[in-house]
Amino acid sequence: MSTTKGLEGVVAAETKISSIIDDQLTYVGYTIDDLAENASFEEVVFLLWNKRLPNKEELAQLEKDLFNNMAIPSGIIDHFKSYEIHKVHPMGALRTAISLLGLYDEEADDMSEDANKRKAIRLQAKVASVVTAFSRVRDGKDPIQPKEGLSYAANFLYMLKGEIPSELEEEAINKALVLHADHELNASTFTSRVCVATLSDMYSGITAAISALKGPLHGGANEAVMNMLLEIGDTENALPYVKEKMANKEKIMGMGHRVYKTGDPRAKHLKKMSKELTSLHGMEKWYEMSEQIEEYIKAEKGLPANVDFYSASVYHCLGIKHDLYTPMFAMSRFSGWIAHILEQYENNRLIRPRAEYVGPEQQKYVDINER
Ligand SMILES: CC(=O)SCCNC(=O)CCNC(=O)[C@H](O)C(C)(C)COP(=O)(O)OP(=O)(O)OC[C@H]1O[C@@H](n2cnc3c(N)ncnc32)[C@H](O)[C@@H]1OP(=O)(O)O
Ligand SMILES: O=C([O-])CC(=O)C(=O)O
Repeated sequence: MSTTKGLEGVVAAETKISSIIDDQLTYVGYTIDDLAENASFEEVVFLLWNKRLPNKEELAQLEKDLFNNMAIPSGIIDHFKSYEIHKVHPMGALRTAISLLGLYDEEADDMSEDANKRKAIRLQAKVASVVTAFSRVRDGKDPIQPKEGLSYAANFLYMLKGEIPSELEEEAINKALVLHADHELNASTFTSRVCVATLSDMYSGITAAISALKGPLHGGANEAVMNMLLEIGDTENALPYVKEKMANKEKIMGMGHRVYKTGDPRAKHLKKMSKELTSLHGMEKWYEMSEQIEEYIKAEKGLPANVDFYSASVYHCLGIKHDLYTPMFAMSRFSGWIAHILEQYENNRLIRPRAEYVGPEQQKYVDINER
């Protein structure tokens, strides 16, 4: 038996949802550039779940279904109030809230195709309410109900802040949602597929995926990038900081990728947005620092900035609390996880690889009194 550390380069599934070929990302054959410039998040959700773009009626129906399913049980809010909310990470809270939500869903264990489609809508709709309700309860405020007629992106900001966002704010969130929606067999998506390949239910698959996304080598990197920028503080400190980290063999968050070698095609869209928003808000230093770090790491190590790198300064300009960055990633990635879960169910086989045993052999049991 031979092993590939971290399964690098191993092709573990077939998918019709997204692909990364020669550092180009496509969703169902549409380039991420095309979608980021033109599509609403709702269109992308439809695309990932149905493998085609919706017509006007289909899109309107999906928007309506999402809006109608955004309300969350009061038990979720009571649960947020039942522990020391300031001491927990929102990703931990999201993981538990989604698992809890499954207990309120009478169809949670109904594995029929129709029930799974209904749960898909419910999960995608409710995640925005769960993330925003958590944030508001933590701030000592009441959760806000979604507003009819607003897009998913706008409703997220509305439920978070209680104000209808500007066009630019809505566009920034919509673009971020489109860019984060799916990414082939990344760690959290793989986790969700492994989970549901046992024929476990969709809530379990999504809860498992949230758990995998939480780590700083994956989705947790966006928050870590902002923490790094805050630690650096000013543009002139950026290069000395990064050089010291590199000398100590520490990783620079938001840089590097398992698959992309020349560049993450999503990063340029977030970089452009970061430049625009930081300049609009007089926060240029966050962009300047980021660019200096990106250029240095690219030149020194040949590593590209990934999707998490510039999203940090974008969300900072929108006044979003730093520990909500990864839940926002999850909110978008729900669409991809759900698409992969449905695809796994369609043609399922248990995922069960092998491990090469490298431990001691031929051991003899020794009585506990003699150890
Ligand atoms: C949405 C996403 O999940 S995107 C990824 C988000 N994660 C991050 O931004 C965290 C920082 N980046 C990393 O840790 C890595 O680049 C990963 C986890 C994304 C990919 O890692 P892998 O493909 O396993 O690469 P691995 O960790 O083995 O690193 C290979 C080499 O590049 C170096 N390297 C990789 N990433 C970085 C980094 N961010 N900063 C400095 N060096 C790095 C490693 O130190 C290693 O160097 P060496 O060969 O001299 O020892
Ligand atoms: O694909 C990966 O390994 C990580 C990533 O960029 C993502 O999930 O968006």
